[in-house]
Amino acid sequence: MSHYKPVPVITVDGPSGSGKGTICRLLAENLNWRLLDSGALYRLTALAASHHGVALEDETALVTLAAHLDVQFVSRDGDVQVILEGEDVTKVIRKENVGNDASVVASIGSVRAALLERQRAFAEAPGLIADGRDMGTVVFPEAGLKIYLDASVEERAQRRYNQLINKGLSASVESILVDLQARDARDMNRLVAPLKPAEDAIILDSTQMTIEAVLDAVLEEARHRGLR
Ligand SMILES: Nc1ncnc2c1ncn2[C@@H]1O[C@H](COP(=O)(O)OP(=O)(O)OP(=O)(O)O)[C@@H](O)[C@H]1O
Ligand SMILES: Nc1ccn([C@H]2C[C@H](O)[C@@H](COP(=O)(O)O)O2)c(=O)n1
Repeated sequence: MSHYKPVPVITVDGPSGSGKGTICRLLAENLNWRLLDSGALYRLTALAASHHGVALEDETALVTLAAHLDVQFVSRDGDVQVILEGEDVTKVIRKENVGNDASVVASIGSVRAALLERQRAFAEAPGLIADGRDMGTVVFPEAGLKIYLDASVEERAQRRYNQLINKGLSASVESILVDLQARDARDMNRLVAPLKPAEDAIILDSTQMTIEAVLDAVLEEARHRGLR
């Protein structure tokens, strides 16, 4: 008799600024599971392209970079330090321009294919929280719980604005709104792995929900499904 027990996976997909990263970090901490920030892999590919002078139109070179990313994710005091080719890029990869470039890179199917196995390798005991755009539709279609975390674009722009201001960075809600709408359009309308809820996903509109309310809702559903 097989004693194989698949690693439990909870996927959280959704548009920029909906709160995926925040909720996924809290879920991973609460469940003591592993965390996959798949967006970071696209951001790192875009940053590596910039470091190596590779144009975002150069598909072949981008695929090579993605397939051979020299990256470490180091857990430190509850945070994750991101090391690219020996350099700490934890803050750099969160810049809006890197996010926009990542969205361009992410629209290339061969780049997505080059990152697929690396993402799936994160699924290790005791479990995985997977944050992204196609976690429930492409990377982990067998996940035990799929969440599609949404919020109005106005609310997401305000959240991103507050986030940047709290980091001491200058920002304008209007320009953030335009950027978010452009990234949403790219992510939702691309031919490969478009951003959309998986058919079996639970859609959470967090526009009027606190972080705690979203976290409680996901944990309750995970409990209901025997995932914890
Ligand atoms: N339900 C919520 N209510 C209010 N603020 C929230 C909520 N969820 C997240 N936030 C805040 O919104 C900001 C953006 O959240 P976060 O970075 O987790 O979004 P994201 O979906 O991961 O974005 P991206 O995909 O662009 O990385 C953060 O400052 C976070 O603290
Ligand atoms: N699974 C994923 C994760 C991310 N992307 C793209 C789309 C985003 O615009 C960009 C950065 O992601 P973020 O760090 O903001 O979550 O990367 C994707 O296509 N698929």
